[in-house]
Amino acid sequence: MKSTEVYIIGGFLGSGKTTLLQHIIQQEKEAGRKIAVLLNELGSLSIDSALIEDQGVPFREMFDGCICCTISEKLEAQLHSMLHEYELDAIYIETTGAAHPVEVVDSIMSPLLADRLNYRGIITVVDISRWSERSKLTPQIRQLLVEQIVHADTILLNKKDILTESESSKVLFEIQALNSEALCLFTDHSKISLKDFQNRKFSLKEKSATSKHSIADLQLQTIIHTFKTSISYESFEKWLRGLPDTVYRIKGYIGFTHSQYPFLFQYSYGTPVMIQELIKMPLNIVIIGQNLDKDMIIEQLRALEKELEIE
Ligand SMILES: Nc1nc2c(ncn2[C@@H]2O[C@H](COP(=O)(O)OP(=O)(O)OP(=O)(O)O)[C@@H](O)[C@H]2O)c(=O)[nH]1
Repeated sequence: MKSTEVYIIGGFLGSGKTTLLQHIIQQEKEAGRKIAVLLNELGSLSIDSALIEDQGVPFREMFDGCICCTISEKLEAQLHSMLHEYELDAIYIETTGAAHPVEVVDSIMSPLLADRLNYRGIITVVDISRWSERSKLTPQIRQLLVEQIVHADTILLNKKDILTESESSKVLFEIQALNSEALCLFTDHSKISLKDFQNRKFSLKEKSATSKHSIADLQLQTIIHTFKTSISYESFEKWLRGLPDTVYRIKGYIGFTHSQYPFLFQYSYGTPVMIQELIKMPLNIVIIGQNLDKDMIIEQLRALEKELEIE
């Protein structure tokens, strides 16, 4: 029986993992290989799935927990069912931004799957602008960023467009000091070539998690809101500007009054990006951060909707 390559894609919230996955899927399709994708989301809702679904490869989603801890046993079952259903060359697992990669490796190293899977390493995507300002993050998040780097086989130093050359060189130096074995590549929108990581050699034996991580330790919260109506773009922007620094990530679909169809809204480390959709989408957004006042945020979002009802 042929064995299926497995790659783990890790990296903090908003670093560029889904963007990378989109490039990978495209290149794998061009190479004529059959692949599947497994997505893990912290909350009970996936925005990324729509982005991956469009690419027409088999994919599964695992919600409401992190495959490296709270729902690790479900990962084994999902992998099992994918291998049963499809004849695959490779499976890519996109972890939540809060996952500890080594514990994900532990989860896939199941005796039941050992002869079917060919584990091929961890690709960690680092948002280099976030890394260079890591002193603003809590010690737990900083530790997670370090662990994601230390255990990687390939490291993408992503968002190179945001930093100057000398700032980028400093980041490279710091990251190589943490992991001199990994291949480090500067990337713009996670653009790499498949052969960069597929030809890598790596060793599983050297890896061991230095600390047991759990989502609870990181105290990351997810807030989900479904808009009932379109909202004003100006009011939304104003709300965004007032958000605390501890909002790490927002993604979702938002309907604005100036447009018939919603926008895919992405916000990572203070930078918002919007892409116009061409069809109706469910108006859900997911907000991920620390020390957030959930009730207040939901109230503020509802107020954005009501504002237009009153007018
Ligand atoms: N400026 C800039 N933005 C980028 C780059 N790569 C990705 N982004 C943007 O960063 C945001 C987050 O990218 P994603 O690929 O969704 O990140 P992710 O790691 O999958 O996010 P989570 O699933 O929330 O953990 C999106 O708005 C991307 O368009 C880059 O190289 N430069």
